[in-house]
Amino acid sequence: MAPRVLVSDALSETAVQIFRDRGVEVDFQPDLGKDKDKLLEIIGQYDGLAIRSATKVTDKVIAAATKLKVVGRAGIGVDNVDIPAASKKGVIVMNTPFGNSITTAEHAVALMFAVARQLPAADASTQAGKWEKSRFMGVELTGKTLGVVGCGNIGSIVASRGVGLRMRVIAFDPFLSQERATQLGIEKVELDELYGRSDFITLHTPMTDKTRGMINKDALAKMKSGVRIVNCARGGLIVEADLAEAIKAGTVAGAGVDVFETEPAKDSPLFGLDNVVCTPHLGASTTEAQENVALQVAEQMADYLMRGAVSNAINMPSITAEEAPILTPFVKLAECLGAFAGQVTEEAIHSVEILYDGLVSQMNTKALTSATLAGLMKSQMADINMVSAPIMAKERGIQVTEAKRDKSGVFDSFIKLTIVTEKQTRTVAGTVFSDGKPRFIQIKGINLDAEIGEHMVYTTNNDAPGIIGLLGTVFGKAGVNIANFQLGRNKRGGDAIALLYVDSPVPEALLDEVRAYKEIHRAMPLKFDMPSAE
Ligand SMILES: NC(=O)C1=CN([C@@H]2O[C@H](COP(=O)(O)OP(=O)(O)OC[C@H]3O[C@@H](n4cnc5c(N)ncnc54)[C@H](O)[C@@H]3O)[C@@H](O)[C@H]2O)C=CC1
Ligand SMILES: O=C(O)C(=O)COP(=O)(O)O
Repeated sequence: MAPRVLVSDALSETAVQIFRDRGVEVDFQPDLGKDKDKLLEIIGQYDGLAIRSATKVTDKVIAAATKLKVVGRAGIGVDNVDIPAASKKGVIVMNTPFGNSITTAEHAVALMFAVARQLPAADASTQAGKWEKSRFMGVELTGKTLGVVGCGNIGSIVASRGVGLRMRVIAFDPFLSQERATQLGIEKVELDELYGRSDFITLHTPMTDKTRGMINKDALAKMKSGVRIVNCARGGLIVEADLAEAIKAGTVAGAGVDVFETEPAKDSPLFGLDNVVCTPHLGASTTEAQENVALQVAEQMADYLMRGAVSNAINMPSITAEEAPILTPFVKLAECLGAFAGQVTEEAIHSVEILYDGLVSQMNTKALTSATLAGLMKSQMADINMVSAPIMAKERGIQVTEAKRDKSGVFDSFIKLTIVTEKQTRTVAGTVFSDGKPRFIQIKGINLDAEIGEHMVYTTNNDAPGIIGLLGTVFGKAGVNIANFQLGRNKRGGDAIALLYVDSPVPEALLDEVRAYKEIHRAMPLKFDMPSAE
């Protein structure tokens, strides 16, 4: 059945066409994002949700979205999506990080001009027949200092436009390198210096816990008197009441505000103040930007839903459409290796090392590591997935390392997982054969070649005669069919293991019978997320 996508905000219809062309069923309801209850009611029917900023993807929406696999943001900011809730549920959240950046930067520049020359007020007055030429005295931008807070994609474009306007551009961004600043022809400064020197300040940081309310009373007090502030990023960066006070006091000469603490903004302390220019979150609203983001988000979402390719995801490593078919069997292998280790390990895991040997080391190991961790923690957390696993591992203090090596043995590729707990170090390795099926090739350092099935039994025992007979008899008596039986040992008479791939779940009583045999140390059932045996 074709996957179904709901478009719940006003995306360009280009997106609808692309979804259809790619075989995705699409439901275009551009005003639905504003109706929270309706969204909750119907979201359970969809595999994908395409949004802009009006739809709020809350934890409630995620909880109701029983089929949802992907949220696509046709734009940049994803602060309207509860990412932790989505990640926990395995919902990928993707955005279009560049499609509207030029347009938004241009809007910031437009607001800067509008504030410098009081264009909206002058327009209203002129159209009212007042001709108040002396009321609208402006300021020049040339030679003024422009302070850019957040010099990423949009901030850099604004900075370069500022340089083009012959402004002196300074920027604060913890991740801005000196080389990049030099390349842009701007000066990298600390935040307080930026506040103290700028005639115009323009905000371009994302909305995070660190940036929320950053332009407050204290920050405003550090600014040069007569500063003009532009915000085309997120309303929450500014404490509107504090900015309104500063404008009323005359210490801030004007503000260009595209985004608000609460949107849609029906009211704001900034409304009605002299030389405050407001727009209703229009930063990304040009024909060009909307075409770009709609096209890109629809392609990305369709690629994921139809081919398993992941790009521009906030909570998942990228997987290209080309690599998806090659990677998929290794993702399954990685998950099975993790699941094996997770099921046989009873103590808390301290660290995990994943060694990628041969061809697999050139694949997307980030995705494979996520799959390994998901498999590893599945026995304790049923709803863990590739998206949430790295976060959960971090939360539990599990140290994860990846190692890569050129082909070192007979296999073109293998993955070896090492788990360190308080009591022991455990290893398991596996590969994928040309049939695309994952196999265990080494457990506890003992070589074997075991196909992986949904139901398996793992035993550790002394290498002694009679084990095969015992297992065969006990399983046969209980009517549990053995599809595949693999044995291995480290040396004659030493430690041995057996892995049985069986056609049905194994009753505990049967395992007790096996455990009663003195040469058997351990017998445990294992379950893998594999198709049932035919
Ligand atoms: N008004 C509108 O319609 C639009 C608004 N936006 C907003 O613009 C924001 C920026 O977009 P991009 O430039 O594409 O993002 P970006 O990720 O390329 O750049 C953000 C920059 O902010 C920096 N940063 C983070 N925390 C900071 C802090 N505490 N102080 C200073 N810098 C900090 C980062 O290092 C990064 O370089 C988005 O997060 C979005 O909220 C984006 C598009 C349209
Ligand atoms: O891309 C962004 O971050 C924006 O803020 C654009 O918002 P919009 O899609 O116009 O609702």
